[in-house]
Amino acid sequence: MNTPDLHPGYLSGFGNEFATEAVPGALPAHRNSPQRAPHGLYAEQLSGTAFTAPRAHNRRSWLYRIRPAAVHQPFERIDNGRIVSRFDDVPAPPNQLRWDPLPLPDAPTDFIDGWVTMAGNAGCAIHLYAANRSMDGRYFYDADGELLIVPEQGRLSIATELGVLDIEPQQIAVIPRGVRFQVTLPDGAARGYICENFGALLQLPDLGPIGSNGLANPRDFLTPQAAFEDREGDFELVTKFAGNLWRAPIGHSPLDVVAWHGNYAPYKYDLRHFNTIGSISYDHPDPSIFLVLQSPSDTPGVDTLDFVIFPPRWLVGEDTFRPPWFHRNVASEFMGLIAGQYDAKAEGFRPGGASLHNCMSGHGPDAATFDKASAADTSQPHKVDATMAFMFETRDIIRPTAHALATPLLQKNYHECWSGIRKHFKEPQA
Ligand SMILES: O=C(O)Cc1cc(O)ccc1O
Ligand SMILES: [Fe+2]
Repeated sequence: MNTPDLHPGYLSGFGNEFATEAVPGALPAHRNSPQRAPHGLYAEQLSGTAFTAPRAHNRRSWLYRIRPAAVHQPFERIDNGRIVSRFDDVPAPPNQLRWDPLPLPDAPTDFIDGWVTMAGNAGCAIHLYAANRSMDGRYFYDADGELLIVPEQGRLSIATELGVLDIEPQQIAVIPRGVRFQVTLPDGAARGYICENFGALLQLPDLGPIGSNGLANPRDFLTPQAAFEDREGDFELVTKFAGNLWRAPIGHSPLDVVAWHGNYAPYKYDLRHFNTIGSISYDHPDPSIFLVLQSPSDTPGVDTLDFVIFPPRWLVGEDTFRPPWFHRNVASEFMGLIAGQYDAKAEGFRPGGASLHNCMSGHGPDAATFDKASAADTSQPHKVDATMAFMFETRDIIRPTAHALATPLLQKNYHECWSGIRKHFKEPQA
């Protein structure tokens, strides 16, 4: 009996040892680097961790390609556009910050031209993107970090060296450091968020007392099967290297990997598959319960970067203030909205927009949300529906760029969402 192919074109599982060939016989059996690789291909290793990283963390893949990655002209600096890599140009303010969505561009702008750096620190850079044309004759790789791409509007078709990832809003893609790719826009325009992770590779969190299932399940992560282009022409290879953009002429498509095997590969994940877990008694739990992927630091329990989502879910807590509570955290929180409304904010936080609440900056539900949730009937379950918000949460302060602090998209009156919070306290009379 044939098993139906659940995910045509993809291999399922997180961090698996995959093996895939677009042409039968292109993968050498039982060895990586035979004297002559099959079909006249070149064997090339791509490592994503130190050679000696412990086996559980060691990531590398073997690529069998038409030409080695070394074949291109020298790189020359090009304009960095709106990409920023230093985060010490302007002092980071302790204010709560919120931005309106980035408008789609008028001028022709491809996925790489469309990056706007909003903030960052030693562990990551946070960019928005807004693009209106496909990358044409142009390929890109990021030598500085792994890219977590979170679309808010428009599908992306990401052709990588290791195969093609097609994603839409509510799905994410992760492109490993160094992997070359080209993005086309099936809907003509696209907008979203990118977190460039400089730290340890993103991984699934331990589940502790949750048990062996739940949150993002490994089988829902999809890695593309091998697919290649055998194309020659006057193309360019662009890289982000040590914070700057460089370009090299290249006479062929670098997406020429006919077969590969290994565990260092791009993947996608549909956030709607997240197995959301929450309180079924009382009190709103810490948002660590919504963790999708983490980049751990050298300190146990403290992550350089967390990717957290706020998906649709039932709220059932009795005698409970159900939305996020008022709080100040040691971690810093950059949030985005992919769809709908976020349950801590009645208005002002729009799909495509962003907010930043840094270390120890007080924040939480706005006045309207507080009033509504304080009066709600908590004997009845309530579905938070048709929504998808997310958070890039980091150990270090998230420093906004000069552009992020100067852009008219910054909402000057954001703090006023709390100014309607009234004093209710009355000391009981003796
Ligand atoms: O600030 C936010 O809205 C994010 C957040 C959500 C939550 O449920 C608890 C804490 C927290 O920082
Ligand atoms: Fe918060």
